[in-house]
Amino acid sequence: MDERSSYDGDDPLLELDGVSKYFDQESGLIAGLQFDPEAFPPISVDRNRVKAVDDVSLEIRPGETLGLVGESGCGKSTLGRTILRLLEPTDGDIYFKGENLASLGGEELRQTRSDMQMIFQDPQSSLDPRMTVGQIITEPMRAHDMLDDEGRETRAKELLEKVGLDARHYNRHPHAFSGGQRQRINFARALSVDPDFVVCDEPVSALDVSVQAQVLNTMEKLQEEFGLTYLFIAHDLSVIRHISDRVAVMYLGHIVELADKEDLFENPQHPYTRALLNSIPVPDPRENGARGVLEGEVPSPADPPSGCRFRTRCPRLIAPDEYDWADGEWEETRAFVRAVKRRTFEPMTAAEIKDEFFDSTLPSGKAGTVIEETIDLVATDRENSGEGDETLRWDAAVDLLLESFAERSICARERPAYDLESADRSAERFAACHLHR
Ligand SMILES: Nc1ncnc2c1ncn2[C@@H]1O[C@H](COP(=O)(O)OP(=O)(O)OP(=O)(O)O)[C@@H](O)[C@H]1O
Repeated sequence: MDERSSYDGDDPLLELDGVSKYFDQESGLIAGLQFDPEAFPPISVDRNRVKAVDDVSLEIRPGETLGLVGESGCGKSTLGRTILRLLEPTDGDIYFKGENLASLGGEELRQTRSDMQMIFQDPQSSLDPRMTVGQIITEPMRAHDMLDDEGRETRAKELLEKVGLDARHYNRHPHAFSGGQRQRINFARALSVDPDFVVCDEPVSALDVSVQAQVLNTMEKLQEEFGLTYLFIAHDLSVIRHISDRVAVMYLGHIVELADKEDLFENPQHPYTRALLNSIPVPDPRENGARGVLEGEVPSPADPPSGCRFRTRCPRLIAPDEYDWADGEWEETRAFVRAVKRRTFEPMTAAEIKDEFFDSTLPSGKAGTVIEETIDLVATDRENSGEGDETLRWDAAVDLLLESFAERSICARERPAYDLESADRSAERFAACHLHR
């Protein structure tokens, strides 16, 4: 049976079990054509599957706000939409009040749809300018056959007051309102059908900072009054910190850390979470907020790294076991690999490179041999230094370093998932990082 035990208010309101959402994308015409003489037909179009959400399991408890944070494109909105079944999951199960959503049909599905609502980022485009505020708020009630005309109007006016507007606004059009007020109208509309669960997708990011806190405070008040549970999606950590009880951190389709808010902000356990926290406040938007902590581009979700998704940017990549490392040698090697990969140093002789990265003494054994070979590819005083294309030599150096070190780390070989102890022992904590193995 798909149905779990009948819902008890102490159980999780929502459970995700291995939920994935992949998007099929046809790649460029010629490049995407695959030839395989064994297959029929022998020519096929290669479909890139964008793994926007990949094997996510988590619980959302009744009455809580679970913050979902991560850089743009990491899959937050896709996860929110998949939970509400605005998108069909590629894999996995979603249980709402103990019921598998996939097993619901007809009337049950209709009822559940009204129990789960969504607020979007842009309060401008989500409100039809031709409709009055009253029509906007009563429309979902009408769609769900709630109340009669008079009852709907009364409820809509009450809701306007609850969200911090005025019942007299009922006959106005949305253009007469500010961004913050429009988001309040959206709230009134979402609450009109008496939901238990609301996915809030960047609800305040389009608003002035001065208005954000007011709208967040109203959302908290409404949560209390209506017993709401929120999944609150945002990239802004100060907003997440304001509103969340627990926080899930997402990176390239995976949840990499989940903890109580205080635990997460005071004592982050995943290098990605640390990097995100170190990147606030953003001093200069042109620096991308990274301050050298979050180096490099996010890899493509169509071809994500094996093992830990963050490993290609991780400053704490774990030493591969197969080499013998003396104290400090792996740290030096890791810094050297990063510098070659990003080509961050000026042209130097082999001796200068050794001095700069290894204090003139390379690690002993196999690791030292690989590093020696790499240095010979990129140093200015290599034998036959005039020979060979420079770019190809650097590429060869990067390949050699990655295949000898990074790809052999446990971080590349196994997907990490560890339950940790929380400061408050009754709480659960999760970190997808092999540093906790
Ligand atoms: N309909 C779609 N078709 C193909 N790819 C998609 C689709 N929707 C999202 N994606 C891709 O899935 C990945 C996750 O996108 P998503 O919008 O969920 O991320 P996000 O974390 O919410 O980012 P943002 O805050 O920028 O919206 C991205 O690589 C995106 O390009």
